[in-house]
Amino acid sequence: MLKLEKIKKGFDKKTILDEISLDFREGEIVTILGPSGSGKTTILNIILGLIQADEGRILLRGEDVTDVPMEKRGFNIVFQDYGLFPHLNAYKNIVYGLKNNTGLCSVDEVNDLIKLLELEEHLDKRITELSGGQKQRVAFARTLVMKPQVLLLDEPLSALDGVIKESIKERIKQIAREFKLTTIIVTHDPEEALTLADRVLIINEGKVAAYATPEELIHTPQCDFVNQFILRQLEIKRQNIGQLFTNTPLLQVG
Ligand SMILES: Nc1ncnc2c1ncn2[C@@H]1O[C@H](COP(=O)(O)OP(=O)(O)OP(=O)(O)O)[C@@H](O)[C@H]1O
Repeated sequence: MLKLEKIKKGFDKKTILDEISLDFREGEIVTILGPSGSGKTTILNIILGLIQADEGRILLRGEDVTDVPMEKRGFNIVFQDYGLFPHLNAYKNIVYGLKNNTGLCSVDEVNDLIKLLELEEHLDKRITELSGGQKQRVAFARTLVMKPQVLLLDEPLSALDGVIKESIKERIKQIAREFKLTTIIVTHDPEEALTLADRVLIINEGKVAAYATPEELIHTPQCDFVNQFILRQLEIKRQNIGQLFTNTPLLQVG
């Protein structure tokens, strides 16, 4: 449903994205993984329309949206710091975008989203009174009431820990499924990328190093970089955790 064709982008004479071509299917979750500075956020910003590509085209359901301004593209992003308004309570943050778009989302639909994200008891709270996970869910709700055609998430889990992270991951999957919402997520964590995505996009040195399902990446790593960057990191993690279990059993069963 969304296509990037030969997208090129450079900053200060340095090429960041070098003729990248990609397709995103309706309702799928794609995670973008790559070393720091490889251009992950730049891809999101180009799709969003926040920055222009130097060359190439963006097609949405066959229509060229390369020159369509950000607010008319119908995409929406949840930034790393959530971008919530601290002077408004959670509910007012959620419905903020509807002020100038009355009728876009009915009261019932807003309430359903609030329920789905389990925010009922936090609606009157100020943003400063919310935990990281609650802020994240408010940011999701605020974005989803705008009924985006594509949902863009920049490191949505980086400020969250353990159990909350898992629960937000499940919600992202649920939302993508229920709303058939194409969701593109930037992350630097291979485990997160592989467990969230239908397909994982790996960017390195301005090029697509791999674009495949998590299973394909693990069972048939497509290049040396994927081996080194992802599989090695995961193997080290597995070994570290395995060692912990051998030395000190964490759970006493029976
Ligand atoms: N507006 C800008 N002006 C100049 N250089 C920029 C600009 N935005 C990004 N860059 C540069 O482009 C490169 C890619 O940045 P980008 O933020 O897309 O990387 P990233 O893969 O998301 O990195 P990280 O994982 O560290 O967040 C970096 O070298 C960055 O310094």
